[in-house]
This record gives sequence, structure tokens and C-alpha cells, in this order.
Amino acid sequence: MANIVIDNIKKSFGAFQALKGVSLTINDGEFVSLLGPSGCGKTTLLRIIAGLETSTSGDVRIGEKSVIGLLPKDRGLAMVFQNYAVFPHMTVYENVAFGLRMQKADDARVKKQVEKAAGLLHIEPYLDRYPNKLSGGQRQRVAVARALAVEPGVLLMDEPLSNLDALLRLEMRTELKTVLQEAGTTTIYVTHDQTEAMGLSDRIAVVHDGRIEQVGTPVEVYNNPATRFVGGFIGNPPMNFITMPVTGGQVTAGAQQFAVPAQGGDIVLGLRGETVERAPTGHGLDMHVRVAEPMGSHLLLTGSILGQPARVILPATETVKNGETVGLTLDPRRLTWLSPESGVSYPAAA
Ligand SMILES: Nc1ncnc2c1ncn2[C@@H]1O[C@H](COP(=O)(O)OP(=O)(O)OP(=O)(O)O)[C@@H](O)[C@H]1O
Repeated sequence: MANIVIDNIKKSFGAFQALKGVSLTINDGEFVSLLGPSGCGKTTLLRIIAGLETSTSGDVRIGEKSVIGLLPKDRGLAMVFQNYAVFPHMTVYENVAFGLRMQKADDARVKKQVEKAAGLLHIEPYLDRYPNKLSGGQRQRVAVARALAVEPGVLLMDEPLSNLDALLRLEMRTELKTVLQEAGTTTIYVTHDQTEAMGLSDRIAVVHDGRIEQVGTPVEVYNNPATRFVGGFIGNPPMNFITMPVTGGQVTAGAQQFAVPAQGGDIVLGLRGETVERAPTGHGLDMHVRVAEPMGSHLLLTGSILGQPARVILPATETVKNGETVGLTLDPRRLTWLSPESGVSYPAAA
């Protein structure tokens, strides 16, 4: 097993800077997701760690040893990619055995490792089949089993579940988490799906425009986003951002007052939609509701607060009519305050 140190990695494609100095340490056995929108640089970073792409500058160390300059096969890692390339002309057994054969493992070791990996991924019944006789989900499991069969210290995965339908994704997500925890594999997982990252990760690195904007546990990045980008990217609905005037270090919302980390001017309130409580109008912030959607598990309200777009969530037992104005009280412990100029959040009050 191994830890991974990514040390100030920069990457340019011609004049375009895809990575602008990325540093991140992944602990031994940890599962870290690189989460960010399309084009932010996640795949490029993963490919640099894998050795499939060279960096312009910076270092990557796996288990204390710099791997810059080493071939992918000499880096002690395994990879699973989106298109889960399983070989169509090989049985599932030989697909899973592939990495071991490359390492010239003897037959006894191949058999032992294939059976172990197949057991973890529940593909023992298919070992004699060819991939074209498998479903997408089963093929995906073969690809993961092949990666795990070599007992890699490090596993790199790039959107490995994106070709699966929603239910299968959920199933595989749970399975992956269990399997990797059991194996103690250090994993870096690239995704643009925040639900996937929240569910799987020990920590999430939120990537934006070639930089890591925040690293933290799923709960930390959700509750205390470092920036407006992070708050807006994570959460469904995303965090609301409401600009409010500050007077003498205080913000007033109806009958509620909050001490804020600014003396005057404006401040941005970062408000998670499910942290409000319904109240008579004028008690906190009033919301003009354009559309109220009963979602089964909750009621989703879309409209505006102080003339600014907002989405909040109330319990499913509430009823609200389209066009109605509802009062909402805020929980002072659940608020984020951000600078309107920089979009950076102020540290959470102790
Ligand atoms: N070989 C290349 N030549 C030129 N530009 C590239 C090359 N590879 C990637 N880029 C650019 O670098 C940026 C980052 O690409 P990357 O594939 O890392 O993004 P990503 O975050 O993984 O996005 P996605 O989720 O869409 O794969 C993009 O703007 C992309 O167009």
C-alpha cells in the first residue's frame, strides 16, 4: 500500500494552462475523489499520476518515491477508465488475469488472485464467458476485478460508472466502496458527479479551472464550502447566494439578526436550502415562491428571496401554492458568509 503526494503539478498544452499548480496528499488506504466540471483538468491530473501524460513541472511521489520519468507499468498502480476496455477475445477469467500474466505470475498465483478478485466483485459465475455475453454492469465489474487482481497499492479510476444506468450505478457505488475498503487500496477517483463523490469518498478535492479549490470530507465541503464555486457545485439544489447589506457588523433578516465578519457594505449569505424553517412572513427572510414541487420525500420551492433567485426545501408535509409568499427562519449555525468581491467564504465561527 502507498500514499501519494502530488506536489505543485503544472501542465500546459501550448499556451493553455490546464493545471495551474496542484498539490494534494492522499493517505495510505484513503479514497479521494477529484470532483469538478467538464474541462477543469481532473483527467489530465489523473493521467499525469498514471504516467500517461507528462507534467510541465512538479513532482508525483508514490510511497515516498518520485515516479516522474517512470513508465506507467513501473508505478505500482492500476487503472479503470470510463470505457472499461475489457478484451472481447478473452474469457472473463483471462481478462481478470491479464495484469498478472503481464507480471509473469505463475499459474497458481494467477488462479488464486483471479478467484479472490472475482469473489469480491461477484463475477465467479461468469469466469468462462466472453464479455459480449455480459451486461454493462457485469463488464464494469470485470474491469474492476482486473485492476484489483494485481493487488495494486494505488488504484486510479476515471468516471468508471458513467456508462451505467442510474440503478446499476448506485449498486456498483456501494459495492466499490466495500471492496476497496476491504482491500485497503489507496484510490483516486475522477468524477463530475457530486453525489457519487459524496457517497464514496473519504475526502473530496474540488477542482475548478486547473486548481484545487478545496479539499475536505464530504461533510466539510458541503457545510463549509471554501468558495462560492464549491457551494454552487455541491448539493442538490445548490447553495443559495443572497447578497445582503451589513450595518455595524450585523445583517438583519426580518426579526432575525446575525453578527457577520464585515462592518459595512454588502455580504453574501450562503444558504443551504434544507436548513430553513417555515415561519410567518416577516420573521426571517420571505420567499416569493414561483413554483412549489412536491418531490415525495420533500417539497422543493423555486422563487426569489430579496429579489434574488433561490431554491429551498421544506418537509413533504408542508403545502405551498405557486405565487405564495412564505416566511422562512434561518438557523444561525448553518449559514455561510462570503465576500461579494472574491467569492471566498469567511471562516466558520467557532
Ligand atoms: N492533449 C491535449 N491538448 C490540448 N488541450 C488539452 C489536451 N488534453 C486536455 N486538454 C484541455 O485541458 C483541459 C482539461 O482537460 P481534462 O480532460 O483534464 O478535463 P476534465 O476535467 O477531465 O474534463 P472531462 O470531465 O470533460 O473529461 C480542457 O480544457 C481540455 O480541452
